Amino acid sequence: MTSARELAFNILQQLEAGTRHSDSLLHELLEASSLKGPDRALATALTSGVLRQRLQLDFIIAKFYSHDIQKASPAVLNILRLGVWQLLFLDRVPRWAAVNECVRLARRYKGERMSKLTNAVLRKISPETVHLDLWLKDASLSERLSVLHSHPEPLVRRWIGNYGEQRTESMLRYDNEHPLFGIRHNPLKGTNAKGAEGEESGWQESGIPGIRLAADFHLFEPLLRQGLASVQNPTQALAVLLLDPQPDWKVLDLCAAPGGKAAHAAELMGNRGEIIALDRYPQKTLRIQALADTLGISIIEARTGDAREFTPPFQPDAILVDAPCTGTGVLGRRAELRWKTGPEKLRELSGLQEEILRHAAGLLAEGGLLLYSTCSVEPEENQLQVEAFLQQHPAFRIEQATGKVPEPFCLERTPEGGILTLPGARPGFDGGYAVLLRKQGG
Ligand SMILES: C[S@@+](CC[C@H](N)C(=O)[O-])C[C@H]1O[C@@H](n2cnc3c(N)ncnc32)[C@H](O)[C@@H]1O
Repeated sequence: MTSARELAFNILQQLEAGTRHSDSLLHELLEASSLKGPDRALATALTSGVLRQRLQLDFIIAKFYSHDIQKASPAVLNILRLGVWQLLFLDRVPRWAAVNECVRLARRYKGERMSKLTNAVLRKISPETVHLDLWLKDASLSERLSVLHSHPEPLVRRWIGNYGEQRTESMLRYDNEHPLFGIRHNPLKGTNAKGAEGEESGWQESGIPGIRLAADFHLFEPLLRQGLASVQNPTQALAVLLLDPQPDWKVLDLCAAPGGKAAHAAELMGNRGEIIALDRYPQKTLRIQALADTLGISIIEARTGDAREFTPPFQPDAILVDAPCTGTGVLGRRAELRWKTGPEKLRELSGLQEEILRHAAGLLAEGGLLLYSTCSVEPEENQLQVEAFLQQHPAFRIEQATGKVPEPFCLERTPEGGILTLPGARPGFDGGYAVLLRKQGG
């Protein structure tokens, strides 16, 4: 029988190929295992803990590993990361259990020599022998924050440059906290947003009508199954509120899966009108339709296609471009994403965003609205993208948020007129950006 640690190890190993997401892999392997409650929770905590803290764990391991850590095999490194994470971040596991299980894993997957080496390294590591402050005393600010909060140093440096030291540190902290979940009440199926388990069980208001926050995802499950609510971070909801979609509109959502914003728009439209929800990937399109069906929404038609060339069968009143992006506003929720961002990815995605925006601009008639949003905090994907768009498309003007978005959030407007939310600026709010543009005559 596979233990929680072995399951986490298998996930970490499979992720090395870079083709899978940890969430879906974890779900798949947990479903196929016979692990029960606490062991499932341990496997989940181990996987996301190691994925998040990887950089700090490697920094610590390198101090105790007698060979070059760069040359260690991924299997050995992942076993050591699992061990060190338990020794330093998990109170409830006895030290001997963490070490012995990792030694056993090393023996099983890499042989006797590696199990001895794993034992030797792990026995030396404890909160008393790890001196991060001392080891980092000569490091630059970005290097120090990078190790302390386990984010890539170039990203930390970029954030310090864009947002200053204090805000950067709070964004880094937020990414390593247990994220709160947003739940959006579905007005099409009832009038009240109360949790199935009652008001006292850990809900809090988000500041956005109809959206609440909770630390425990399981509280949501009965509501989600019945379509009484759906998961949506309040930052994502802000974008849809900014659009303020009206009953009987024809809406085109060009990057729609898994369907959160399209469904929110349909709810605000009272399930009257038409929404084409497009995504490039057929399996993702299926998820949009499934969400719409669960929520009792009949005006969403999910389609598969490329946002750079799709033409809808109607003249849209509004187009949503919730663009594919680096996701640097949601690094706390998507554990391994922080290791996949970089200048090349940013360039590639900014180019794709520009192409999608250009195509969307051509599909709109005079008076039509274009909502552009991302879950990134990089200016190249947000403000700078919009400034460049406005230069190339002089018919477009920024629409003001006043009256559509709750007043406190209007204060977060950027100079060009978008709304930028930084991760953790408010409890439970991910990072993201939204701007509403209207096509005018001429
Ligand atoms: C940020 S997600 C959209 C989230 C969605 N709007 C929601 O609120 O649930 C971006 C989506 O764009 C899709 N995508 C990426 N490139 C695309 C393209 N060229 N055409 C259409 N969709 C694309 C991705 O598959 C992904 O589902």
